[in-house]
Amino acid sequence: MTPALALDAIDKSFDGFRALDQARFVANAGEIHALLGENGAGKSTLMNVACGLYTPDSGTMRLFGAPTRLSGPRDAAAHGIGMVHQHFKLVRPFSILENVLLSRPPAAGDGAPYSRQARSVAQAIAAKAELLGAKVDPRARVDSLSIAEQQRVEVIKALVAGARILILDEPTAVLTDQEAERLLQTLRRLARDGATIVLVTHKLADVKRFADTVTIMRGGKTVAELDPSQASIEELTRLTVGDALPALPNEQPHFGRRRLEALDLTVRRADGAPAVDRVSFFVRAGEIYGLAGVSGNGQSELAELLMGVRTPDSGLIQFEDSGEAFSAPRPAALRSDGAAFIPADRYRFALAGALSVTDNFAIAGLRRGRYGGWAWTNIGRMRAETKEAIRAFDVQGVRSLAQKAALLSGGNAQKLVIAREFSDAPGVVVAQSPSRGLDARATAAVHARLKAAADRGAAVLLVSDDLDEVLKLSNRVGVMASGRLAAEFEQPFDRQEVGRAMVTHG
Ligand SMILES: Nc1ncnc2c1ncn2[C@@H]1O[C@H](COP(=O)(O)OP(=O)(O)OP(=O)(O)O)[C@@H](O)[C@H]1O
Repeated sequence: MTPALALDAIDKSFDGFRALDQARFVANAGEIHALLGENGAGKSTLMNVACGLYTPDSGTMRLFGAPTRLSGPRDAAAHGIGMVHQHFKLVRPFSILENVLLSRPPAAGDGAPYSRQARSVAQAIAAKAELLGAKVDPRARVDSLSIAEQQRVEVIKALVAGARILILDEPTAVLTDQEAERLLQTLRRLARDGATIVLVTHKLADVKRFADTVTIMRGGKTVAELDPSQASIEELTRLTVGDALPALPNEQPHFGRRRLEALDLTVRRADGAPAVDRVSFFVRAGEIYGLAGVSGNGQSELAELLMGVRTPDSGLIQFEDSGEAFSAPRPAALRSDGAAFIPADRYRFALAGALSVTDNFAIAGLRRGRYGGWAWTNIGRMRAETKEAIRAFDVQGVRSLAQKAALLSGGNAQKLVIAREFSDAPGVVVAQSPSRGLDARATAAVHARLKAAADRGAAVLLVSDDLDEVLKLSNRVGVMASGRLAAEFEQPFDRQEVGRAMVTHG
């Protein structure tokens, strides 16, 4: 069979750094093809070549047997290649319809009046949404949508543009079990209808269940291509990140005083409906409190309130160390009270992409005067501590400390945020989907850090779309549904029962 997509001997370097080294990737029509590899292995770079974002330095690309050189993403779309990136390419203040209209390759009927084009595209959106088992209002603004809903818009956008080869970069990382299951089943259906689905992922269970073939990359090279049904999860892990993952500390938890408390918090969406509806809970010293829920039920807004990037309409947030309750906490004030924040959207809230790795790491310490004051800054110390943190947290792909943070791979950018946030033994940690986009080794390391922080006496709030992560780490679990704290659970958790609370109260 002629492969739908064949990339061969692809090289790509950035400023002398070889991100792809003779990489190879071959996917057939009608299959789900997973692409695995540790953080920084080159997966996104290779797929960026496939979707026309990067021009390879050398190597060949064939589409359905025909040698192809793509001039850019529009050209890729015209060739039937669609990509859903980790970081969505949506214009946030625009509606879904406007985003789809903007991204469409030129089509017959483009000379028609705008209203007629808009109507036909709105119909196409509805049809593709139905295919994905969802209802979508084409006039909804993207910035009113949850991350999962935005991802759906990206998939719809690619399908409306006529994608026959659909590349998804870690699509299930932001979804709950049920949503992920539905997406993967849908992708399987699309594959059965003849599409080629490329799934870049760190979720080995998804690879085992849904992929027909898996390609594994390491250090810019393709190191294996196999049938995942012929390999165990352990073998796939070993091929991807090697042996011996960091273990979770096994200390018995000791709970102390309440260090973080939410009191009757409410925040409204633009349309006036409450996104967070009178939510109260507390987290004690030494405790990991997990917040689970189907995405779009207020967890993101709640996490943003606690991180001070959103202001509540009513209610208070109490950080025990400060002794005062904030009605509108400012991130800087919370930080000076020893809070650490790991937001889900690291590029929006946690990193300044245009600044260097050192600046991004040292900014928290700079504010606290750790590196001196305005008159004199101990740059040597900043650099030395950044270097040490990069080593300790295994942030890979840093060629120089002056390198821009935006150039790190997704997983390594997250490791840099975590290194910074844990650099000062925080008393309160608010972490939202902290292992999103991390490979198995880095995920195990982050879990160990969160547990160690709690063992040290920190109050840890873990907001996560990944129910397994919540159940594995938490001492107590709250379930958010329709903006309310619908249920709370104590250990030992019953996964089914928690899962039921997530859907029945919604
Ligand atoms: N535009 C760029 N400029 C400089 N370096 C880059 C650029 N894009 C990627 N890199 C580097 O290339 C390497 C591979 O990155 P890539 O994003 O492809 O990895 P990945 O396998 O997708 O990782 P992750 O699982 O963390 O998303 C990394 O070291 C990254 O820093």
